[in-house]
Amino acid sequence: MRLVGLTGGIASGKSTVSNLFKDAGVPVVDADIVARDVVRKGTGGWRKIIKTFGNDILLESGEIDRARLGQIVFSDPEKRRLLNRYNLLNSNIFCVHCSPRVPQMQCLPVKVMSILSDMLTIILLAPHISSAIFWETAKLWMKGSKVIVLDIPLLFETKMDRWTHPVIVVWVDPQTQIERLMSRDGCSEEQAHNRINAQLALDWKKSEADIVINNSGSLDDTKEQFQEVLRKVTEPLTWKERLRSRDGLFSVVLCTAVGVLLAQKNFL
Ligand SMILES: CC(C)(COP(=O)(O)OP(=O)(O)OC[C@H]1O[C@@H](n2cnc3c(N)ncnc32)[C@H](O)[C@@H]1OP(=O)(O)O)[C@@H](O)C(=O)NCCC(=O)NCCS
Ligand SMILES: Nc1ncnc2c1ncn2[C@@H]1O[C@H](COP(=O)(O)OP(=O)(O)O)[C@@H](O)[C@H]1O
Repeated sequence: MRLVGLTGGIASGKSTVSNLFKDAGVPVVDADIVARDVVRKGTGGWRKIIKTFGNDILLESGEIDRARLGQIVFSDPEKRRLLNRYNLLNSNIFCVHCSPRVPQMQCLPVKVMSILSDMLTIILLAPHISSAIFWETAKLWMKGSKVIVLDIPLLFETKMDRWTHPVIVVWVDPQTQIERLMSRDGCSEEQAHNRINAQLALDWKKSEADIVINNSGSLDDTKEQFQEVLRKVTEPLTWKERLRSRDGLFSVVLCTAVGVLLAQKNFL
């Protein structure tokens, strides 16, 4: 099985590209949808958000007021850290001496804090977003999907890029990103900047990518780049990837069983 990471910045065009994958018949696990599910009324994530942000964060229906929560967490880094502790998608702890948007891991205390934070992530995130992503992926694996795209906005921030290869970054120039974000979400320029600054720098993500799609131009331009990306992503699986696929694993189990039976027969 090949797990392809698809990421980028907010409004850089991830959903646009993930729709192209879906149209091409490649299954996609969408972290935004998963993240919505894990805070539905009555879920563990919902209870934790209320515990942290209070009942004021609820709509009359009892569901989380996402717009309100978004306003709070995207304008206040401390509140965002609280949210991210609960969904634990952002296991980064930034060195106070470094710019917050530069990956830390530069000094020992920060490294130690990061490892502790990762351990916390494993404990608390398990019932929430990452486990939901895991189950969605497992369901597709059981159906026999050989290539699965994980569309995760915070792929690098959460260090989930460790599990995916190749990593595709959908990049867009800063001005176009602001304009598209404002036009899509109907937000002010300040709000748009706040949301963009809540994530690692898109240029840094681009430098870490295996494949970059430049979505600064027209949709047709992106579709043209996508054809080449699709060809790469659907190339025949390597041996390791084959072994990780459902059919590969079944073949190994079958061969082992036959081998054991034959060995027993010869021995007797
Ligand atoms: C804060 C929140 C309630 C706002 O809800 P909303 O206004 O409906 O916004 P959305 O959920 O559509 O998120 C908008 C974008 O914000 C970004 N975003 C979401 N949570 C973020 C976070 N904790 N830190 C930084 N950026 C975040 C994402 O890039 C997201 O997606 P996009 O790039 O596909 O556009 C909601 O984003 C949330 O619950 N976030 C926590 C879960 C999470 O971390 N999701 C990201 C999945 S990896
Ligand atoms: N190449 C493009 N040309 C024009 N508009 C685009 C292009 N790509 C995306 N958009 C628009 O920009 C906005 C952000 O794209 P989207 O795919 O939702 O980004 P993301 O999923 O990364 O947040 C959407 O309104 C989308 O329709």
